[in-house]
Amino acid sequence: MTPDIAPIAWTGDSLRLIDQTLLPARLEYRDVADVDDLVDAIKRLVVRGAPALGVAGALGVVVALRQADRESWDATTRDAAIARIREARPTAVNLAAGVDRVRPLVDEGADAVLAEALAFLDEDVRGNRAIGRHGAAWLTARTGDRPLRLLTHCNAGALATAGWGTALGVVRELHARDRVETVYADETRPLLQGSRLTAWELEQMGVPYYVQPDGAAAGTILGGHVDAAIVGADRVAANGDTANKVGTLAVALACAAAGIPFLVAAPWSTVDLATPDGARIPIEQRAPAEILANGGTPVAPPGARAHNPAFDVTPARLVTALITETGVLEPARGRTPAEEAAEKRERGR
Ligand SMILES: CSC[C@@H](O)[C@@H](O)C(=O)COP(=O)(O)O
Repeated sequence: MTPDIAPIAWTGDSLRLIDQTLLPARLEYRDVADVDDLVDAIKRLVVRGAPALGVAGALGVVVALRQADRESWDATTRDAAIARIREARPTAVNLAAGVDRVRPLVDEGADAVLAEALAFLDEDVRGNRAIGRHGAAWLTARTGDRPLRLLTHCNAGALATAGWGTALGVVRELHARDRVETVYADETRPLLQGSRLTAWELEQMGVPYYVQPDGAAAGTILGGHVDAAIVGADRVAANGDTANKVGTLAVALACAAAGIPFLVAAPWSTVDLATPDGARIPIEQRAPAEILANGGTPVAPPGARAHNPAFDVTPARLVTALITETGVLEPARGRTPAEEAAEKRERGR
């Protein structure tokens, strides 16, 4: 299946990424054929968003195997390179899961790994489309036919996945059904994934939107301007606690106070059944310069210390619905991913 915005592709020789650091000013692609380059691209958010990181991890193993061939690496050097890709960012479980999915094929060679990585990419796009349909149906069943006012935080669109998007995939599906009045896109400090990327995608889709400062979200929600918030996730723990871009927790708290749904849209590749709860999710701390300076100009006194977590954890009790490619769970009502997965195993038996 060919996605319309393809943030990640394989050219035949290298990994081709949309350079998300340049958007919205420029849509440029960057070809990555070397592990150092890939790790740098992941750390600098050239490629970002949990599902996109998963596919980049899987295709990154192909990059490592080809470089190992070119540079005659031994197995130890090759495995260390693969581990560096896997650990380039800690919070989105998809990155490690993408690497782990193809790792058993490493000894069969780069072509076998490539075939599996491309299957993973295709599954992600299909899964996102299913998430869009499930999310739209869930919301429609609760809100009737009127066009909705939605709020989102960070970017969980096509750019953050292999294509189509998770939270924005639901928005796309609703828009196709004429069911979106407007989207409030939180700008998402400090790296502005909301204003730079989500607004760019909404513009491409023709969805009416406002960019608002993160600090406006609670007032917009409690002021009665929003029917539901919908966000993506970097990791969903077994009990339904959900890590997503810092500021998501405040949105969820405001939704609870206003009595409106707070939805998380994420594929099962983002669910980490090995992590029992949110307290065990590793939260990435990023460089102080991201918040102490703006475009290189200091915005805090010299010597200011920075607390710059890239993510926060929303407790399951605040997650009204978790929209996955196989259906909708309601963690706030006690339905956890662990229970759902156990039942699926039981049914498959
Ligand atoms: C479908 S993407 C879901 C999340 O990965 C997204 O909301 C997010 O928090 C991304 O953070 P980022 O630091 O831009 O990688």
